[in-house]
Amino acid sequence: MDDINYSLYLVTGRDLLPPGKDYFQSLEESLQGGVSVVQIREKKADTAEFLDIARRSKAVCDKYNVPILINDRVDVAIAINARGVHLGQTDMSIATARSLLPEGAIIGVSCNNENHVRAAIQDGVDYVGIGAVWGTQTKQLTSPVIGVRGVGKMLEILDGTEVKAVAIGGIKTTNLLRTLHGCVSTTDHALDGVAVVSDIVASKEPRVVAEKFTKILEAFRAINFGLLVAPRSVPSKDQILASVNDLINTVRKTGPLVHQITNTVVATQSANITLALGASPIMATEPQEMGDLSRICGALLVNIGTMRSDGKESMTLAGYHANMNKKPVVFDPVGVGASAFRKETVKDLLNTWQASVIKGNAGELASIAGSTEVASKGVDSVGSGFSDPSSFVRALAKKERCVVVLTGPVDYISDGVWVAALRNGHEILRKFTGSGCIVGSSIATYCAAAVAVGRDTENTDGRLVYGDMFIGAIAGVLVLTVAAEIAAKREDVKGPGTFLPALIDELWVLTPSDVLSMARIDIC
Ligand SMILES: Nc1ncnc2c1ncn2[C@@H]1O[C@H](COP(=O)(O)OP(=O)(O)OP(=O)(O)O)[C@@H](O)[C@H]1O
Ligand SMILES: Cc1ncsc1CCO
Repeated sequence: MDDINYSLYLVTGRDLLPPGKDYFQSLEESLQGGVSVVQIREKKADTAEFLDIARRSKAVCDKYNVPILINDRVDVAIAINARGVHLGQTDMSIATARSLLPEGAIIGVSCNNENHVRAAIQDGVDYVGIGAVWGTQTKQLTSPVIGVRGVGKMLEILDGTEVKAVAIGGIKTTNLLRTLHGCVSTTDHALDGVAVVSDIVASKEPRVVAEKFTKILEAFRAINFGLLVAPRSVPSKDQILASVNDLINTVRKTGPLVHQITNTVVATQSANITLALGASPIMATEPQEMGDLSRICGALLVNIGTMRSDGKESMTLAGYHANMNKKPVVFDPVGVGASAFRKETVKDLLNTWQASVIKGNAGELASIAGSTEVASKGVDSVGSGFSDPSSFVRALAKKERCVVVLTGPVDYISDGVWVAALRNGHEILRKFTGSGCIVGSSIATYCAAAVAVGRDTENTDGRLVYGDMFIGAIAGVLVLTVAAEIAAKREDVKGPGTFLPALIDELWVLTPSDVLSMARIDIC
């Protein structure tokens, strides 16, 4: 019977201990902090030393009733009566290990790709160690980093089996919540635990670090473990509009600071749009100030429209701090399909931090989803869009574990369960540059307001962001497209040149009742 609690799986590493810290003392403290299973990993020790370390480690673990697994060496596991072994892809075969080990022994295997997981199931393993999730210095990487976003597909393969899963590779208290949130399949299969090495072993206070891990793991499980959003019954149009009304008033009342890292084409108009909504923009890009800004801003917008490789650090840091501070991250992957550089950058960014909202036109979102149904020309989408935009946007939201906004003649917004189709807007929005980018600024503004509303009402310890990002995104699109309709009808608007200032003015005077009375919204 596999009764192991895989939640906090410690992999030992004596060479990582801080100067002066005794290995057994460190192990005991980590157990006191909540480590629930220990793997003894000794890559350099000879057999006698390995046996001695393993035997004495087991005595410590026995005190806390925590099972011990041995890396690679089946003979050592048998000799010390360990609970089982952990094998790499190039170690002894599972079948041979099974034949040597006593009945009921646990066997786990490292998996770097989906085929490894399928083979592990066939071989009858008890658990898989999926990694590397993050880059790591503790192990010479023999295969590429999978990234948080690659784990879900591997977990889905485990559906319907008893095989448990832990993620491994660079997991720290600082990225744990992001790891747990991101490592869930579209079938809601979540991790059974996380394997940690250096963050605990290299610490002078392993008990304190292990306690932090334990607390975050418990908080994540206490909310909707594995689920993307808190379950809600079908949201009515009236409920949504009432919440949009609240967000518009909250922005006017609180004037949230919206940090925007955006492209050089639209920076000024984005800042002016943000001001017209009643919020404050700050368009900062220096990596050093990302932490400070994250603490004081209401939301972050990351738009890659004109990004250069030297801009990646600030985008990476800004999103990281936003996750740490539970602030919304609105991501606009402008022109992502246009070049390999953009594709790689977007992949890296989305593997580092969790976006709260991803907004794009059909071509951009097709590229992120790996779909060939819609093509792009530079920053523009080509053709008539997806044959079933609702299903597309719902599936992408589920996969990316965030709200997704698909812009176009009709805007589709999904939280992975529900889809709102918004039919406001005007064709003239296609006739000047950066209309999609200002939609991003507007969404970030109302997501900031959603934080202010959600903070008072939600238990958020296990979440990456406060507030209802679905409503924030709907408000952002609605306000902008309703104001665009009003501006486009003005007599002084002769074309795109006169439209943009008119739009800014109409946003400035727009009332919640204008939005509510003109909103054309369907929920499916
Ligand atoms: N034909 C249309 N009718 C009404 N509204 C439209 C139409 N096309 C686009 N819009 C509106 O324009 C806004 C921007 O959407 P669009 O898909 O054009 O963005 P985009 O391609 O990313 O723009 P850009 O690259 O210029 O920033 C959306 O809010 C959408 O509602
Ligand atoms: C035209 C253009 N090029 C890079 S960003 C941008 C603004 C619209 O997305």
